[in-house]
Amino acid sequence: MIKVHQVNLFRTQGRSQRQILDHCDLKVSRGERVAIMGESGAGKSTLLHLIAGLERPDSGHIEVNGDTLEGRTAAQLCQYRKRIGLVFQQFNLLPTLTVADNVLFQHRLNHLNDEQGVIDTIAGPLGLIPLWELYPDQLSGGEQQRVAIARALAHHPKLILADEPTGNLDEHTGDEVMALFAQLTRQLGLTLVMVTHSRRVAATLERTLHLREGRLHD
Ligand SMILES: Nc1ncnc2c1ncn2[C@@H]1O[C@H](COP(=O)(O)OP(=O)(O)OP(=O)(O)O)[C@@H](O)[C@H]1O
Repeated sequence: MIKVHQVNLFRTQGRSQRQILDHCDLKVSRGERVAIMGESGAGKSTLLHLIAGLERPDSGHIEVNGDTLEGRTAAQLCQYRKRIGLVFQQFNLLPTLTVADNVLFQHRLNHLNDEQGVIDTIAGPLGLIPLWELYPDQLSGGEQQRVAIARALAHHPKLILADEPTGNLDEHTGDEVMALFAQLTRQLGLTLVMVTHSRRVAATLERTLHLREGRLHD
């Protein structure tokens, strides 16, 4: 499902250049759920951004579902991203839309027509039905995170890339929601790459990798 091969990425910080990813390799099979752990600043979010086609590596090869990402135009990458589910550190909910409209936004953009299915298989298990007509500013951080997760799943992507929010959630709430999310991806048979700081959440997935000095280690 995912092949990252010998990927290098450098970043300019002040006057110096830092190598964030150093001949980084990753293989994830279809239906497999993988946790990525590592110290703050190790490059975990950067790796997810590369797989999502939001950034390009300096060298190396990234392939998702048989398609290579290099050489694609911005428009092609945008099309590619419509087929995956992204949960990033900022929830980016649309403040003028209800929970229902936020969750179903991607689903409608993709011209899908199974809103009841989304409610039954995604919104229900994530506990969103009582919140369905509320607006994001009426929700707690954990509730907003659950809405962001439902939105990422609602267009039925086969691959989910998730970067655990670290900022505005307390650790317990963050872990609870991510554990629920991990469980839901298993029920739906999805491929998941999740950045997490929580060993407890990571232990619920099939494999944990550690990003250290630009490479992934078991
Ligand atoms: N736009 C940028 N310009 C320059 N350096 C950046 C930029 N974005 C991130 N970095 C640097 O790249 C490195 C990797 O960042 P990244 O966000 O991928 O780390 P992370 O492992 O996800 O960290 P955290 O766990 O704190 O979210 C860090 O040293 C960071 O300072």
